[in-house]
Amino acid sequence: MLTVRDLTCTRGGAAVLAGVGFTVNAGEALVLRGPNGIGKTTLLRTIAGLQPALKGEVLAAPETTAYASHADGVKDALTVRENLSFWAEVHGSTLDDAAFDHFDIADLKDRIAGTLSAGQKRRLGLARLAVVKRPVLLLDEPTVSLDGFSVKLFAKFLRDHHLAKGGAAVIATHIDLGLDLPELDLTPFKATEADNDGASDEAFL
Ligand SMILES: Nc1ncnc2c1ncn2[C@@H]1O[C@H](COP(=O)(O)OP(=O)(O)OP(=O)(O)O)[C@@H](O)[C@H]1O
Repeated sequence: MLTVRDLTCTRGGAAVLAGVGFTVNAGEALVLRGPNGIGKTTLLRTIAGLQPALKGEVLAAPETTAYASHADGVKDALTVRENLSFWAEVHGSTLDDAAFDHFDIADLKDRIAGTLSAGQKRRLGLARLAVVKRPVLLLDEPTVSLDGFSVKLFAKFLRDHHLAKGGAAVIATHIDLGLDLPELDLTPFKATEADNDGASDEAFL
């Protein structure tokens, strides 16, 4: 579903990671590991097509990926329901009750999102994944602000409602999701000066 080949990605005009390659098939998820600053966010953004790669290629069918950053992307002035309706409309999808149930936000449907706690907001942000229904999820620290119960909700959604239905995922996370997923340590792919050949300034700061 997603193949990354010999990818060099840049941040602030300098190569950060070089030679990254992996394949994720239907029903599989890969966890990206590595210390702060190694380039997990940069890699996910590059795979998502939000910034160009310096070298290498990303192979995925058009319109199959959904990228979720560690920011929630929640519109504070809208209710919880309106937030998810908005995303459903943008992606030409439908909003069904399951999206609320997966992340235990059914009781919060009519709350103004700006009044939610950090963890509730995070769950609303994650519920977008159930709404956009893209087969390949690219998730950057999806469990930030979540308590243990909510981490389990997310893990259950991922395993039972995404991977089990033939979806795939690449996840940057520092925590154990309890799903026994394969991991890719990015440390050996740290770029050197030599990988900067052809790098230039770009807009992502
Ligand atoms: N505007 C910038 N100019 C130059 N370097 C930058 C800029 N923004 C980020 N970087 C550097 O790019 C590298 C990769 O950052 P990135 O956010 O991708 O790492 P990460 O692995 O996701 O980190 P974390 O685990 O802390 O979230 C870091 O060393 C960071 O300091």
